[in-house]
Amino acid sequence: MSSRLYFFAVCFGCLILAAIISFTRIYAVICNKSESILNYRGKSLALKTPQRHYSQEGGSLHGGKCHTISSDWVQHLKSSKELDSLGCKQKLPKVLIIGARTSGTRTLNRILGFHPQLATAAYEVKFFDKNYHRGSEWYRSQMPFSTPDQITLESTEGYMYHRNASLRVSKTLGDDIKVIIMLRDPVARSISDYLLTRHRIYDSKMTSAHYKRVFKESRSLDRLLVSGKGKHGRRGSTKMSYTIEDTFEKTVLKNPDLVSHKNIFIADSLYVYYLRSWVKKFTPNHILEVNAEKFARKPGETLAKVEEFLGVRPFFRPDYFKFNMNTSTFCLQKPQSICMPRLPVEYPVISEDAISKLRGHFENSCRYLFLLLKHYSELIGDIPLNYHPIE
Ligand SMILES: Nc1ncnc2c1ncn2[C@@H]1O[C@H](COP(=O)(O)OS(=O)(=O)O)[C@@H](OP(=O)(O)O)[C@H]1O
Repeated sequence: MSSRLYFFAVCFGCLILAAIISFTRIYAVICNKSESILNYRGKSLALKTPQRHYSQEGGSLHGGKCHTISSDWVQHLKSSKELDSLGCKQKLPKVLIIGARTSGTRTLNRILGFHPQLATAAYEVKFFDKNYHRGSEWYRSQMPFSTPDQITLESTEGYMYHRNASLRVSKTLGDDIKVIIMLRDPVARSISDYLLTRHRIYDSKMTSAHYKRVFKESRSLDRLLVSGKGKHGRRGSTKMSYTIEDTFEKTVLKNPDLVSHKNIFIADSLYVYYLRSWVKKFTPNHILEVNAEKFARKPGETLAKVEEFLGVRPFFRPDYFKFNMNTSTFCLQKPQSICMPRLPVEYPVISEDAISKLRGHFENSCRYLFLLLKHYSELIGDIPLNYHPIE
């Protein structure tokens, strides 16, 4: 009798144990804790590192975005019935990407458009530099439709350079706005900007003179710029040089020893002059500076940093990005396989001599930039001679 009782007691104990184990497993699956259980059992070190709990693919909290994105990056708005049921509306942005030019702002903006909690404008609206006179209702009408839980983001690389943009942003959007600045090695940026502009001149159907005029007009808005006498922040654009020669060296070096500091490709890399007004206007926790080279090499890490800054759930896992040998860039694999098109620009070899002259030219502005942004250390002293971010 007592052995029977003992047998039942053991069976009962086993049943309770099995129930506890399966409950824990179900809990683990539902709450995404399976990693922690494995770590606990194996006493893995991984338990000590913070876990990123990624949000579900696609859709917002309320289940869906207001548009879909096709492989050519075009946003297709859903039917008005769907828009109504999702509560889609056009809202003013709460996040701006303001520059710098040719630093990957277009790519970052488009990738962020896949985050379930973000809605990004499909093109540069240029409101705070070019279209301010049109008013904030016009600006709102240019914004993407978004669900109530989504944050709207707009990206225009010219904002950073405009002398009144920071003031206009705080007036229109309030001081709670979050600002993302992408900064690239200034020499690399100047070269890239020159090559893209030259390519567009050769590629466009416009005559060279016509294109140069369009190019000049697009850059010579009321910008902060460096004057010839070394006093910074003077108003106007008459002193800028928009010369584009057939080589980069001829364009930016007045003679073999002198950098043409008023040349637009050089001036647009003097970040510190333009960022002063932004740093004065917005507190550090409202400004995120993104290292463009790091973004090009490890987009997953940059996206994690941006998600944290914006306070949205982690979505872009490192394996969402895959290096593409044809474009020499990272393309998105998930939630959609899509790649940023690159202009077929050939990268000529730039003489080491010209590069080291430019490094010398940018050294001071990098140092001041460091003081301004405190932790912007990557560009100082150890800029690789190789200007291309991918190579
Ligand atoms: N993933 C990915 N896909 C495509 N391009 C990438 C990517 N990551 C970074 N980059 C770099 O972005 C540089 C162009 O920057 P922007 O898009 O801001 O400039 S622009 O709109 O073309 O003027 C462009 O600079 P260049 O390499 O000089 O052409 C790219 O290197």
